[in-house]
Amino acid sequence: MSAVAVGLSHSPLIGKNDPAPDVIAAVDTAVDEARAFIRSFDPELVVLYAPDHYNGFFYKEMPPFCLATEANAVGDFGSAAGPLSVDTEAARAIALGVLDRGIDLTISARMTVDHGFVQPLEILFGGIDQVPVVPVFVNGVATPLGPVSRIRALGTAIGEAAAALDRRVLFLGSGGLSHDPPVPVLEGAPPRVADALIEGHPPTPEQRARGEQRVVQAGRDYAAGSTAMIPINPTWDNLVLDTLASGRPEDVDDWSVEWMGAEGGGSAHEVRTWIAAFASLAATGKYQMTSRFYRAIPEWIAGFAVATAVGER
Ligand SMILES: O=C(O)/C=C/c1cccc(O)c1O
Ligand SMILES: [Fe+2]
Repeated sequence: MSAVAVGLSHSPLIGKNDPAPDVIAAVDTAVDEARAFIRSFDPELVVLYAPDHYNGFFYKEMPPFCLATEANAVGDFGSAAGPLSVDTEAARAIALGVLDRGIDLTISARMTVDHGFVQPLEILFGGIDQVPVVPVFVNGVATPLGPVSRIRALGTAIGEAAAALDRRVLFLGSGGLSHDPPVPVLEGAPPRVADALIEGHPPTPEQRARGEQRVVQAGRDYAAGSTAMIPINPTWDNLVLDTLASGRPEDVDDWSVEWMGAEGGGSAHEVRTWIAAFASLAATGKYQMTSRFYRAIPEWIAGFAVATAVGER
């Protein structure tokens, strides 16, 4: 088996509320590098770790993580809708391997996913049906959140289980880094919002459009400096990247949930997807980070990063 890892921030505001052209050009160059890295590796399987934003997972049942044997995208923020090309056989084999390693994995036979899964597939592969994928939801938004050490353990178990498949595997993490978008919070929510977060009634097209416009406007306000949202934290973001670059993802095990939120904002826990991806790669042997790009981009409400890593052979 050979393995690589890629981390890529996502934002539904890309293309809707863009920063200055030189920032876009720098992001494009970094993403082009990641695409070329992936093309030359030519993965036979992508294990995709991503969060959800109350489109697929609700408080009626909110697992800390969940592996899909089939998945459908809702098409939020103009992202693609429809089935992902899930490799069901590989997904089942990895799930069994993870359970055998003592991790209490939740399985979904029909996971609903949103831009968190779709955007990296569109950006890096040109669509949601271009490459065999095993989708793994990692909760990065819905409190209470468990210890990050468990996400590292999940990533390790998935890496070990994927190694047994004897294929070229890309571990891909989607999200982060520091950011504090206006994602609703159950605690203290008015009854109508709380009910939606618990039950997950599908929004009407008008309701979805209104919600998405609210996020776009939040990005505009954030970039203009007129907002109560927690600022992007480049120092913390670079600490996250330094830790993953060190080759010792286990160093995250003593990071507390509270500290991560205070440093990186309400959605900073999306970095759990990166931690899982790099822990998976580490489980296959020593690795090296081969490229790393970072920029604070308030227009996208994102400490935006792209990084690639290869296992040492
Ligand atoms: O409102 C949502 O569904 C998500 C918004 C968002 C904004 C910026 C960065 C992200 O990672 C997001 O998910
Ligand atoms: Fe997100």
